[in-house]
Amino acid sequence: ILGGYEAKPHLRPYMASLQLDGQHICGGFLIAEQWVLSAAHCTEETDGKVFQVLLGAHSLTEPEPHKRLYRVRAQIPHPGSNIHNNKDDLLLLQLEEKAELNAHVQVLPFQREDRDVAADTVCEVAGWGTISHSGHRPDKLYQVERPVISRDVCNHRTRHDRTITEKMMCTDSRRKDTCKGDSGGPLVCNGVAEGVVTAGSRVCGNYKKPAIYTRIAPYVAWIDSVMASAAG
Ligand SMILES: CC(C)CC(=O)Nc1cccc(-c2cccc(CN)c2)c1
Repeated sequence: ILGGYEAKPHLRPYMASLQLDGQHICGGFLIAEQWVLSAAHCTEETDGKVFQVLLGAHSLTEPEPHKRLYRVRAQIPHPGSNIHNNKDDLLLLQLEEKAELNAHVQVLPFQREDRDVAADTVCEVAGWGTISHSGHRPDKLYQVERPVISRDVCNHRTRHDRTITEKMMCTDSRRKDTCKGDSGGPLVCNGVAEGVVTAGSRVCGNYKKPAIYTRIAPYVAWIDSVMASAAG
C-alpha cells in the first residue's frame, strides 16, 4: 500500500496473508469459514507450491492472540485466468479445516448484485504489500482510502486503453495506491467487498495507471458453485 497508514489492529478481521515458506506473497480475505478469496496471478511465481494462509494477524512476525496459520486443502484459480492479462483473476482457497471465528477472524460479505459502484465512491483497501517505491515490505497491515473512477476514464487511451472489462473496476492511483503484495486483497466499499486487487500494469502510485480490481458480483455463480461442490 503506497501513501497509506498502519491499520488499526484487527479492525479488518477478514484479512488473510497468503504465504510460502513463511513469506507474505499476496493478500486475500475470508468469504466463508473454510474459504479465502484471492487473485489467481498470485500463483505465478509459486512454482506449483501450495500457500499457507495466515488469519487473525496484524503483524506478520510478532506473536499475537488468535493469529493462526492454516494449511490449504485446495487452490482453485478461475478457469479463465491466465498470465497474459488480468481477466478472471480470482483464486479460491479451501482451508484444511474451518477457521476458528472470533473477534480477530471474521468473514467479509461480498457484493452479489452486479451493478457498478458509482464513480467517486470512496472505498478502502488494505494489505501487507510494499509501502515505498523502493519496495519496503511492512510488518504490519496498512490501509488506504481510494475513490472509484469510472470505467470510461479508466479505459482512456492514456490510462488502461480499453482493457478494463465490465468485470473490472478502477480506483484513482495518484500517490496513494495498491502495490506488489497487495494483490488478492478486497476493495471494501460501505463495508462490502466489491473487488479483488489485481496487479494490472504492475506499476504503483502513477496516476496514469489507475489501480484495477476484479469485480466480485459477476463471479458469484462460480464462487458459490466451487464452495458447494467441495463442501464437507
Ligand atoms: C506473484 C505476484 C506477487 C507477482 C506480482 O504481482 N508482481 C507485482 C509487481 C509490481 C507491482 C504489482 C502490483 C500489485 C497490485 C497492484 C498494483 C498496481 N497498483 C501493482 C505486482
